[in-house]
Parts: sequence; C-alpha cells; structure tokens
Amino acid sequence: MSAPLSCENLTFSFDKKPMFNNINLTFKEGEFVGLIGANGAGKSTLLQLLLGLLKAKSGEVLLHGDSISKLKRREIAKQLAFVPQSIELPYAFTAQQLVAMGRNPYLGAFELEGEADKKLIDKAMRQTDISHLQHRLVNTLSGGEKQRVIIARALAQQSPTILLDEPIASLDICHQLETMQLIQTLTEAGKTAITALHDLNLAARYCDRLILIGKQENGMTGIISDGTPEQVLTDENLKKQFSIQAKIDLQNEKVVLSNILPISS
Ligand SMILES: Nc1ncnc2c1ncn2[C@@H]1O[C@H](COP(=O)(O)OP(=O)(O)OP(=O)(O)O)[C@@H](O)[C@H]1O
Repeated sequence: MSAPLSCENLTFSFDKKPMFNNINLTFKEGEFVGLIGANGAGKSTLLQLLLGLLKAKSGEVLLHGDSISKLKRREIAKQLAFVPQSIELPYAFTAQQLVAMGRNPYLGAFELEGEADKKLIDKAMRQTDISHLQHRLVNTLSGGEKQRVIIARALAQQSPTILLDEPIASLDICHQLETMQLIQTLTEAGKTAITALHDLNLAARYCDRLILIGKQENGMTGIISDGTPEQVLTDENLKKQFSIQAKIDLQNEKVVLSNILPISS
C-alpha cells in the first residue's frame, strides 16, 4: 500500500536563492516524526511544500501515491490537517466555531454540521482541554489557549496525516507534555504526525523518527540525518547543526540531553 505522504526529488528555491535540492521522504502510517533544525534551517518551508502551499521547482508530493498538484484543496484537506505557528483571523470567531471549521472539507456550501460532526468537534475540544473556552472569542484567548484551539481544529478534520509547525512553542510545560502525549496516542492509533520542534529532549522522548534539516557541505539545505532519536542526536550533529555541546545519555531507552552549552564561535 502506498504511503499516506511522501515526496520525490523535491527541489525548491525562494526567488533565486536555492534551498532544497532533491529531497526524498516517505512517511508511514502511525509514525510520529519530529522535524528538527536550527532557526532558518527550512522546517516550515518543508512543511509548506508537503502541504502543497508552496510549489516545488521540480519533483512532487504524493498523498497515497496521488500527486498533490492534481488534487483539489478540499480533497487535500481530507488527507492532511495543518497546525500553523500562528493564525490571523479577519473576523471574531468563538473557539467552537474555529474548531468546527475542521469539518468544512466534509460539508457542502452552506451545509450545517450534523450530529456526527458535532460529536467530533466536542471530542477534539475535550482532547485539547478547551471545552471550557468554547464560547470565548478566539482573539481574546492567550497564545497557548489559541494554539490548543488550532490543534483542536486539526483534530476535528479527522485526516490520516497531521502536520504541525512548532505546536508546543507557546504552551506551558503541562500542556506541552499533554500535547505531545496526545499526538503520540493519535499516532499509536494509526495517524501519521510530522511536527517541527525546537525542544530536542521532548522530540527524543516522544518521536519515533527525527529528520534533521540543515546546511549541507555544498551550502544547500538538505536532510542531514534521518532515523531514530539515537541515530540523529549525535555529538557531531549537535555541534555542527545547533552549535551546542551536550551530555548524551540513554534513560529508559530514550535519548536525554543534559549540560547543554552553546559553543561560542
Ligand atoms: N517568503 C520567503 N522569501 C524568501 N526567503 C524566505 C521566505 N520564507 C522563508 N525564507 C527563508 O528560508 C529559510 C528557511 O525558513 P523557514 O521558516 O523554513 O525556517 P525554519 O527552520 O522553520 O526556522 P524557525 O525555526 O526559525 O521557525 C530562512 O533563511 C528564511 O529566511
């Protein structure tokens, strides 16, 4: 069976500045993948390419083997949900109305949500701990509350694959852990999750696979390393790609970084 999401020979540049050259990736059903890399490495850009929001210069993104460029946005939305870093809304929506937008790909124009949709909306709000915020206007919520509303919208979308751009950046520590646990539970149930993350310890603790993006020897952006957290979070990668040194241990079969220090250039 073809993978829920893959890309073949993706090449991309912003204006004339070459960025990705020949990226090939396959994401399997039930994988929890962390995209890691320093600021400006290209994590968001890769997510936008996988979503079909940025157009590759060459190569293609495939959803279950079908080229994303041939699918309508509505069909793509049934397969891929996205949690962006931030969201600007032109009008005042309540949290519940925003979460309900996750059902739009399944509804006709002017069609209202049915009972089954409402159940999924309620469930997504419970899973992200925002049921008590349902009637609040989203633009009055704190950054972390708003982030959880956006995650709930993506869950209500019920897509087999979810892409998240730093979903825990503005969350308190408890909601960070709960969100990572929630994504882990969803992937254990078969969903594929690909999430950009800055916290390497949380990435190592929860993700099955890490993809490290960064500058290659030839100056182009590419995949520096792709594998288990143990394979990717090596002394050399931490030094070269993050300019840090750290003590790397294994605790309960999970990589744990401690004594993290910047390497002054
Ligand atoms: N619209 C654009 N036009 C030109 N360059 C861009 C554009 N968007 C992003 N870039 C550049 O592409 C590079 C990758 O950016 P991207 O946002 O993908 O990085 P990132 O890994 O997500 O970074 P961060 O961790 O800081 O969010 C950066 O050098 C950025 O300045």
